[in-house]
Amino acid sequence: MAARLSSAAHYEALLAKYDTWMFDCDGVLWHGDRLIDGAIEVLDLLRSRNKKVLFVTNNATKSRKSYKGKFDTLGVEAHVDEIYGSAYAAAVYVSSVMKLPKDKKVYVIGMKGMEDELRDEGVAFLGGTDPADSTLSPFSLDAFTLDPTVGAVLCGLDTSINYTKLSKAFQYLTRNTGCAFLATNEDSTYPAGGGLLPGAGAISAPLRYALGRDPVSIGKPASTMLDCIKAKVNFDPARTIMIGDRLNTDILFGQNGGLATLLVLTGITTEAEVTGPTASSIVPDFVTQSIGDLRVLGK
Ligand SMILES: O=C(O)[C@H](O)[C@H](O)COP(=O)(O)O
Ligand SMILES: [Mg+2]
Repeated sequence: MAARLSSAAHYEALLAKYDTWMFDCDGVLWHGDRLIDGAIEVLDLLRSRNKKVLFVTNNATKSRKSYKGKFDTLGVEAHVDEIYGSAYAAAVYVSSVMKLPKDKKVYVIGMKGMEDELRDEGVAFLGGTDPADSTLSPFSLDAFTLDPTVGAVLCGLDTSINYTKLSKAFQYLTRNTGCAFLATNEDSTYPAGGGLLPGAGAISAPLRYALGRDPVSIGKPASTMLDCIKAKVNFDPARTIMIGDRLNTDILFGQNGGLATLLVLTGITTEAEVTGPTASSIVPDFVTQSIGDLRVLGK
């Protein structure tokens, strides 16, 4: 049963127990470019209490560096080495886990953030934001030339998805022997400013259906992201808490990594998924309405 937090004493006890605070972003800190009320004050308060703050997002549209730009624009203190996104985790996975040979390329369904992270990891790629792929013209197999050096297809949130990109990815995954099918993450939806939008999982779904095969998913809840963080940051999992809005990614990620978990209800998960007859089998350690609730500690 999750412990419901509501008082300053509850939050004070959390600060005493945990030194490292890992924050999901969409639905916890913001909706699109709209900050959650109180998020800045709480992050500042945690830093004033000498807590280690990390940002762990499945959103692959931005690189760590461009996320730093978003934090700066929103007035949130953040440092690049505190930011871990699924684009970064995917680039590290391709280069250091699957060790894609240097003469091989990745076909990307995704945005600039994914391309920037692959480039920073020295991974060759095609597709992505290439204007030749961003077309609504019918896809012609006769006009398509298969690149035999494509050894993996990496699919992430792509707000310019189209039939050409899906068709090219399908060709590589069915005609290039051993071509790996990778997804940055599989979130079905995400909370944007003003409502829900289809997430990365909805972008890779057509390929999953057409291929009859699931991708290797690299973002939360998989351990790859935590492995990337461990490679850069020294922290004690027993004194670390993961704060998230989605049960099957953020909370499961925390549980898989031996972290404590705090669910907030400002994003995807509803009260009905936490309590009552339709409650999920994924049960966080703690629940609070919003990360802004911790402002009481600064009073
Ligand atoms: O890919 C998506 O669906 C979204 O980018 C993802 O859900 C948002 O990531 P979060 O910061 O909530 O992990
Ligand atoms: Mg989220």
